Amino acid sequence: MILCIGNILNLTELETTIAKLEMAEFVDGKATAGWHARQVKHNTQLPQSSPALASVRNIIDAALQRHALFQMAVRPYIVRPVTISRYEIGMSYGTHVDNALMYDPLMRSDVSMTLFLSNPTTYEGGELIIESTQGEVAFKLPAGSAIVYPSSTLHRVETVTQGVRLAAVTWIQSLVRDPQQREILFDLDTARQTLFEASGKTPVFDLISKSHANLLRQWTEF
Ligand SMILES: O=C(O)CCC(=O)C(=O)O
Ligand SMILES: [Fe+2]
Repeated sequence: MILCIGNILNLTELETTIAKLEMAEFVDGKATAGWHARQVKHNTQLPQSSPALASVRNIIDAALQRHALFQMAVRPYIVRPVTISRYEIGMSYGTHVDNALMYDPLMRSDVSMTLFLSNPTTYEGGELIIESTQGEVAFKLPAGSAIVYPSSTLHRVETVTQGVRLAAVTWIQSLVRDPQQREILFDLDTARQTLFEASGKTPVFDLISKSHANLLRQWTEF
């Protein structure tokens, strides 16, 4: 399931984040790419040593933790601290698959996330393109919105031809490893919540809740 989630950051958080990043120094992003992705990665990133990194990470971590839709769709077990990337004119990230295993902390990447930080009218290009069996799909979301997609996909970032694209990216090990199972749980959860809002705690609501809870019991791993 590929899902776009609006308003991960509120306006104040977005403005604080952008203000910190505008003053920060970025370094070549190749250092943190796998050996094959390195060949196609042409961007810059906020280094570990950056004074801005910890506070920006705190803002984004807190926003992800409180966001009910993100929690429901992703079922996070481990969320990596975000990487902040900056693409200037001419920069891109060619087709690659994300590393399956990541270290410090050791985790499996199940879900990849891009949180768009720049207003899309301020830069040209820079779409995140995800390959699917239906073909390629391009995403360029409003600032503060995120896309979550299976880490198993091939994807790329188109060349930025005007302006600057700032984004936060991270990877999540989900409690539910299988994307199809995650989608079933997400649909059931959405259905039971809609039912609850419409008609309260009816016997039908209880039955769907029971199935949802029992599938969650069968499919979670940690
Ligand atoms: O910036 C993006 O939208 C995605 C970046 C990416 O694919 C990666 O860092 O592995
Ligand atoms: Fe990637």
